[in-house]
Amino acid sequence: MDPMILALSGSKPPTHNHYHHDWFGYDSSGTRSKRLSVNHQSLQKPRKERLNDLKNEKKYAINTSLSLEKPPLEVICQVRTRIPTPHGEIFCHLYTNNHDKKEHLAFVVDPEQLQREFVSSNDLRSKSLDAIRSGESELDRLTRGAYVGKIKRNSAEINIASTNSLNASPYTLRQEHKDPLAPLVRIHSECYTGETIGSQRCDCGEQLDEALRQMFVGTSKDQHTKPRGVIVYMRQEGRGIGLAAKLRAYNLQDLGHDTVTANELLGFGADERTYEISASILRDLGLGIGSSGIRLMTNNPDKVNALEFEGIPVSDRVEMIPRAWKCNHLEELKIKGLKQKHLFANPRRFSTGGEQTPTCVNEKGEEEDKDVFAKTLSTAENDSGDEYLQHVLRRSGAGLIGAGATQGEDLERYLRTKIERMGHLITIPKDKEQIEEKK
Ligand SMILES: Nc1nc2c(ncn2[C@@H]2O[C@H](COP(=O)(O)OP(=O)(O)OP(=O)(O)O)[C@@H](O)[C@H]2O)c(=O)[nH]1
Repeated sequence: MDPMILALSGSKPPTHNHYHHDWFGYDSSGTRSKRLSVNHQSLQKPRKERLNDLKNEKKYAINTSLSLEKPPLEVICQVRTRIPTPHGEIFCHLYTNNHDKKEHLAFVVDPEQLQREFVSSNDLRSKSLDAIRSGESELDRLTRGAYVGKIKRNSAEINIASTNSLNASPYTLRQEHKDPLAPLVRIHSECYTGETIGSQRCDCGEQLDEALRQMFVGTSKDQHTKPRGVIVYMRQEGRGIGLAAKLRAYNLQDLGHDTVTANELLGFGADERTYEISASILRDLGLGIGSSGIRLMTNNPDKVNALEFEGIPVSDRVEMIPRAWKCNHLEELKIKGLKQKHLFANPRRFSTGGEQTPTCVNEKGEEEDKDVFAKTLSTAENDSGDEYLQHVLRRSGAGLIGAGATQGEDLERYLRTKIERMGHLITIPKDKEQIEEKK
């Protein structure tokens, strides 16, 4: 017999190696007793119950449509902060809610707010953020972003000095004429692969960037009077099935199934998302009934219907055309070095400081004149080819925001399926109609 084991079995109290198991046990009143007699009592629930809990938790998180069992939905903006992006400054809002355990976000484009000392009735502001919370100081309000204008370096000192001077209405509200143009809104679902490493299996990263860009510069259809819009960023990875399942679906797609069938083979619907949380966030930002409505940036008819069902007035739909589809003449241009994937550059914008997204559409989203584009591009190449390429590749902003167009065979297939099987409302360009299927 191993002397070590002998020593252990004789020791008092005996060693135990079960994490979370209590050695001393409990008496009948439930108090922890230091009895020497051994009474193992696990503080964990039995494994079967724990697994059940896990399963229910997962179901709860994925299937938000089980709203019958849930309390009335409540969303609260916990914090708002200013974020400079390659397109301009935005406010990032973090929301919690009582239906799922996720922190959904809203990116608000309304830079006019940053310059003002008062709140305008047109401002895209969160009601739940601005509401006064009991016992909070002005520093608390500043820290969670419930301030007006832009915080300057000494704002904190000024506001600490007047701590507790809050009354029921901390801001001056100025009623102004309603903006004639409803704000642009995009309901965007998280896509870890598309937004971190620029996956070319989908158009998600590009869509996020394009939505932000158009909120600043306007769409091809509407003239913006000022940058304005909201991106509700929903943590509904993989159209609501989660990252692991989406990655499995990708493998099924490599076996030849399309995005819809792959979901179905895994036991999910083509799209598991619901929109009541997005709608509540929009209402919180003042875009519900009684507002001038929203212009929804999407090709997906389900999103329009779902938001209207939730009482958000959708006055218009703005289509999201993949950048590569706007730039198909680049193929003909055969430009040395620039014919790489996701390199569709607009030298005009590049030459104005590289602050805008490089595409071959102009600031209003219209396609550039082919010859003008070719000429400017060749001039740029002749002048400083390498430098030019470097600028296009290394833009301000480290992520995909501010990057170029995404393209590739997988993406073409994905977009095609969305149009043909999910009813998405864009037209496949003529030269893209034949997608060569790999044997
Ligand atoms: N299950 C699954 N999800 C995918 C796949 N490709 C992308 N996604 C997810 O789809 C979501 C992106 O959809 P969205 O861009 O919000 O919306 P959409 O329904 O495509 O419609 P648009 O508003 O027109 O873009 C993200 O959560 C991605 O992770 C795929 O092949 N399978």
